[in-house]
Amino acid sequence: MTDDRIVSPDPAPGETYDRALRPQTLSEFVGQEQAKANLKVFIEAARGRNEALDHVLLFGPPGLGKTTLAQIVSRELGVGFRATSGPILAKAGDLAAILTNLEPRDVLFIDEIHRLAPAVEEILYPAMEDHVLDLIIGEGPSARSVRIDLAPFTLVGATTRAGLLATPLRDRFGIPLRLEFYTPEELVKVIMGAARKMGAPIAEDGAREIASRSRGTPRVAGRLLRRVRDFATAEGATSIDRLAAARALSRLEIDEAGLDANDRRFLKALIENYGGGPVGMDTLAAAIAEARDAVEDVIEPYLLQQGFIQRTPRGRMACARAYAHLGLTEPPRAPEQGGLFGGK
Ligand SMILES: Nc1ncnc2c1ncn2[C@@H]1O[C@H](COP(=O)(O)OP(=O)(O)OP(=O)(O)O)[C@@H](O)[C@H]1O
Ligand SMILES: [Mg+2]
Repeated sequence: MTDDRIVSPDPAPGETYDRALRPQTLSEFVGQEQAKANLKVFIEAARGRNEALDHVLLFGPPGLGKTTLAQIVSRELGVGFRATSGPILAKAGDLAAILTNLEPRDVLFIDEIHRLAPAVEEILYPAMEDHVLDLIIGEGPSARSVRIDLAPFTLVGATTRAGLLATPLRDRFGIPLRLEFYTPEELVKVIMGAARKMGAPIAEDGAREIASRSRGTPRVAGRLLRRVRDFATAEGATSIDRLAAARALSRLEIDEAGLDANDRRFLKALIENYGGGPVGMDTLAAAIAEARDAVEDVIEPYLLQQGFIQRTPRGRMACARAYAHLGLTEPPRAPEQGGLFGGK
């Protein structure tokens, strides 16, 4: 399953070190320069006016730091932090209970906000817009509606799928921020910082080796660092250098591009079963026996960003880099395909 992968950007159950390695301040948070620069301005303005910060929507692939950034926002604002998630909030009353307990200017973090139940989403709209709660009490003819005033608060929503948010919800976020994959240089900083916190001696070239195989994702980088350290300890190495890192990573079957067995399975299916595409995502996901959601959230974004595959109106297609990476020859494309979609 996708979640068991060592390069899965999703946290494994009980992966508590995530918390220990979390940067605490905006300046400690590596990368995402544009998002940070914007947040800094808005946070200072809100603080200066003693107002709640406008609602923030963080979106991007898993493991890039959405939860971390949400916590940093509350800390920089000097306000309380409450966290919940879309699937946990089953009934409108669940959200109402949280909202009525917020202190003025608190941050309420809702993870996986694209998975809110419609009834919950409905009470969120007036809460976000006018800081009021409209509740229906009772049923049938005796039902009546009550309106409760709420403290002004900041909603920080996180999602891997901004496209799945209803437009009225998306429109209520004054500060939408897209998180991007990290560059290898940024990941080196993340890894050096995490190694320092873990008390693991590491050489810069060791960090660089891990960074280049972390699929642009700090959570993956942190996890690989742990595993590499285990191998280095077992080998009796005093510090993690490039060779120790490379040896450990190849034993974990992560290749130089940071792809693991599942990524390669995906590319192979695309090329060998479907002639390189175009083929629909449902078909592809079924071919490798994975849930479509998992493939779209976890496998696809990095392959797209790295130019292994492309999305076309007719489905996913393998790019030249995918053939080269698997040591396969790219068949000549029919002119009509190459022409229409610029098939690289
Ligand atoms: N910019 C960063 N600098 C240093 N460490 C980071 C950074 N971003 C994330 N991390 C680390 O990566 C791990 C994952 O971050 P986080 O849990 O915030 O990701 P996320 O985007 O919320 O993921 P998900 O979508 O799965 O909820 C954490 O251990 C965190 O410490
Ligand atoms: Mg998270």
